[in-house]
Amino acid sequence: MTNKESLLELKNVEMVVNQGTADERKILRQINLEIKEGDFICLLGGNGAGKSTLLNVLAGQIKPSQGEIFYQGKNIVQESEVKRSSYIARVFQDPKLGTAPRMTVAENLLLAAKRGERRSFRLRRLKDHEAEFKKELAKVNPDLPEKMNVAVDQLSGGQRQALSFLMATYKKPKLLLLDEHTAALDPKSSKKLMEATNDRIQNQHLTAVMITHRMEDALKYGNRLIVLDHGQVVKDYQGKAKDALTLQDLAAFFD
Ligand SMILES: Nc1ncnc2c1ncn2[C@@H]1O[C@H](COP(=O)(O)OP(=O)(O)OP(=O)(O)O)[C@@H](O)[C@H]1O
Repeated sequence: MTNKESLLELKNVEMVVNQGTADERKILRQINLEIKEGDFICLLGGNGAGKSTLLNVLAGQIKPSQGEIFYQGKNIVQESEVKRSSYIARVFQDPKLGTAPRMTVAENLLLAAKRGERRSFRLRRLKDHEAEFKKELAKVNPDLPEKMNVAVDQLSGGQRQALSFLMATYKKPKLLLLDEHTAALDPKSSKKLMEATNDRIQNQHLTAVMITHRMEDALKYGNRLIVLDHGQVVKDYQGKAKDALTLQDLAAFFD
């Protein structure tokens, strides 16, 4: 195996809520984690283990109470969520987040394609992108290419979530955060999106952290599986150790 470059490093990250009150609680404890370029990490843990909080800390949505976060060696712990959004993309569980409902599929994609560019976009440029958009849409959901001119609020949950995913990855982010992005979909749509997700992560060589409650998905996808419990990383399986895991091994964490 080649030595992969370190992309993001968390050092002694802790998160305390309701500090100084009777309700004070530590919801992240001593998180020391190195995410390497090309890692596809499945993050598993029971309800309230701290998975979403960890993603919020990575995205800059919340600042940790303690600890440091290094991105390519630079300490970004004070960097805003907006600034981090130029290199960290996120897809949420709720299909309503991540897309503009009144705009068409193509207009939404144009926003994603122009993300980070200073010049304001003009809609007539849509034509220049049509062929490319169709091709990319087909990769994440076979129904989407023919819905280019349909408003996003007319799409099914599965179609909308596939679009959110495509938008998040359109301009290859350095880090992709998936917050149970298939959990709100029916089993068939969920499976289809999970397969499309894996294909895109592999083909684009993305670095990703995916929260999932589906143990089967955590076993099947990714090169690394991290188990969080009471705000702590209790397991970090990589490579062959991950490949050797079984459902029984994982179920033991949720007894
Ligand atoms: N701002 C906050 N104030 C108080 N408690 C919080 C806050 N944010 C999160 N918590 C608590 O911290 C714990 C961890 O929450 P978090 O949402 O990160 O867990 P999770 O692993 O993502 O859970 P789930 O699988 O249920 O989504 C939970 O008990 C939650 O209630």
